[in-house]
Amino acid sequence: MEAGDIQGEMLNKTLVVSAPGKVILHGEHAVVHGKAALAVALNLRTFLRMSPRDDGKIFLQLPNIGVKLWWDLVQLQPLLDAFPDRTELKPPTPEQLARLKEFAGTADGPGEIHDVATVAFLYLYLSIAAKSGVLPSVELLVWSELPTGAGLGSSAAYSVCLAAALLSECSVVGYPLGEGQSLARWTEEELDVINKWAFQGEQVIHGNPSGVDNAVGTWGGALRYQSGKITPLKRVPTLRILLTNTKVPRSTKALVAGVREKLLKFPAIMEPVLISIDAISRECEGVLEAMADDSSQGHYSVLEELVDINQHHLDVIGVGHPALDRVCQATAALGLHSKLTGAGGGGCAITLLRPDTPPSVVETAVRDLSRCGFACWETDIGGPGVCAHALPSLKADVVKVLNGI
Ligand SMILES: Nc1ncnc2c1ncn2[C@@H]1O[C@H](COP(=O)(O)OP(=O)(O)OP(=O)(O)O)[C@@H](O)[C@H]1O
Ligand SMILES: C[C@@](O)(CCO)CC(=O)[O-]
Ligand SMILES: [Mg+2]
Repeated sequence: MEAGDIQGEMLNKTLVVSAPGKVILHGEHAVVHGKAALAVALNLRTFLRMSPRDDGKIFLQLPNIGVKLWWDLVQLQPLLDAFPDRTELKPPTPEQLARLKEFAGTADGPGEIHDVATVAFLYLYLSIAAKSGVLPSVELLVWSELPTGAGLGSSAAYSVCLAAALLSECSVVGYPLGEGQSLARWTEEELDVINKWAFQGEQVIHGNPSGVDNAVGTWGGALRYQSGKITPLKRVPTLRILLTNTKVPRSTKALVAGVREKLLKFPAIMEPVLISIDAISRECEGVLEAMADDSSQGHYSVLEELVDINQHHLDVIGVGHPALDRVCQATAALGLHSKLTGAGGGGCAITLLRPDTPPSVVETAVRDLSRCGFACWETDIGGPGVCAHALPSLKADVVKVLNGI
């Protein structure tokens, strides 16, 4: 395909999309090895604005990580050789990734975070171009309320936004926002397509993702995820969760690889731990369902015990961190129960609150954790998945960033 040789149809208007981050209640890491995980969408989102250009250039701005890049379409066009249009989506090959990394010139750039985000964008842009026959000249800005690389699914929210916008621009899926609407969602079939492409972005960023994070980013709400099967949890009670960001940097890719190594080294020791984590997810799902009909306090004691047991398991598989231990200790001193969430190794922890946990206890927990240098806040969960927006309908601070101000 030549840069000017447009075969498919372009949408050719400004698109604004958003996708939520997530909290994994139970099942992180085990889910990579075919076990079940329970995850819920967060009220913190990633936003993307994409506008057409008429100068044959592509601009990419990622203000959270300080990326500002542009390319000419004629520079990108030769890379399409590495992206044959396949009807079936296949994982990125090492050759494709090496070629994109070399092209992006990120080898001597400012580091892994920038490299990975740029290569994930180029990978999705080029594979969707190869599929649709459209190589659009556009400018994109992606900005997130989520901390980057902290266990709250920032990579998946980034991939879901890119997939939804690029697939819409190249008319692989429709763009759902009609005239006069402030918010719209894609059809179930289109969400399925967006989710599959977002998984490709996650494969570039994570190496070997399970797909749970992009599933939550796409579908929102609360779900059980196992081996690609997504089951919405329809009767989840309103859970109160305190989130703590230890601010210890870590990489999901490295942590997932570390667990795999341990599993290969000690299969007879590690496999039972993963089986136990799977049982915790199932037990938790049963308790959450029972709570929909009966809100007695006894259910909370079980949920708290499950949190404690899983935190120990996650330590055993090697994804704990002294900062996460401090969160568990500081909250335990107040009678609260915490575990890491996401890939661990630093990043975020969740603390389960009861409906009647007094505000004074929450305030003390926030104060104690802040004194450790952590960021800590009570959060809402279960928000919507990927959405299309009219820009003026978004919060003023988001509009400002998306307008590049
Ligand atoms: N807003 C963003 N802008 C640009 N790149 C982003 C953004 N959010 C995430 N990324 C990319 O995703 C990478 C972080 O992904 P990683 O999977 O390690 O963390 P996470 O997704 O936040 O946590 P987890 O996978 O445990 O939920 C960053 O290094 C960056 O390349
Ligand atoms: C650690 C992990 O289980 C969750 C990261 O949010 C990785 C994955 O499922 O892809
Ligand atoms: Mg991630």
